[in-house]
Amino acid sequence: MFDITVTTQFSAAHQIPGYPGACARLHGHNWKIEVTIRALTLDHLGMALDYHQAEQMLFPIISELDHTNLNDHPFFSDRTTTSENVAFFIHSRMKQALGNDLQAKNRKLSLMAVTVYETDIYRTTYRETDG
Ligand SMILES: Nc1nc2c(c(=O)[nH]1)N=C([C@H](O)[C@H](O)COP(=O)(O)OP(=O)(O)OP(=O)(O)O)CN2
Ligand SMILES: [Zn+2]
Repeated sequence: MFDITVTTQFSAAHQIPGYPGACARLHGHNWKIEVTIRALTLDHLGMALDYHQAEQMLFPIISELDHTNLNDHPFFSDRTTTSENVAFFIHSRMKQALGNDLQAKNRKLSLMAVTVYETDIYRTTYRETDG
């Protein structure tokens, strides 16, 4: 099997109400995102999935968050904007995007993991399987 990973980033503000420290106040990050997709076979070009196709699926999801205050996004109306919940959001949307893509469906591509770097040294990975 083959795992491909695309990396992107967005800039956004957030705050974590109730956090016992500075993160409770509005502040911003350049959030770095890694999305890993697994293919069991290669296509006729020898690709698990064209990186560009993966980027195209990811682009609208990231655009929705870029240059916003994450706390204003409806997904986070009942969740905090931690790296964990941001990873969960991107995973949910990316899973939907793969599910709606005929080629991805036919080729049984699966979303393995979404990693969110809140800073260079802090990151969270969300995955549905323990593989
Ligand atoms: N498990 C988690 N822990 C923390 C999260 C999180 O999402 N998941 N988030 C925060 C804060 O949002 C915070 O922004 C994290 O970064 P920060 O402490 O600001 O990092 P810095 O390196 O910039 O810290 P400085 O000491 O201010 O330089 C906290 N924990
Ligand atoms: Zn933060």
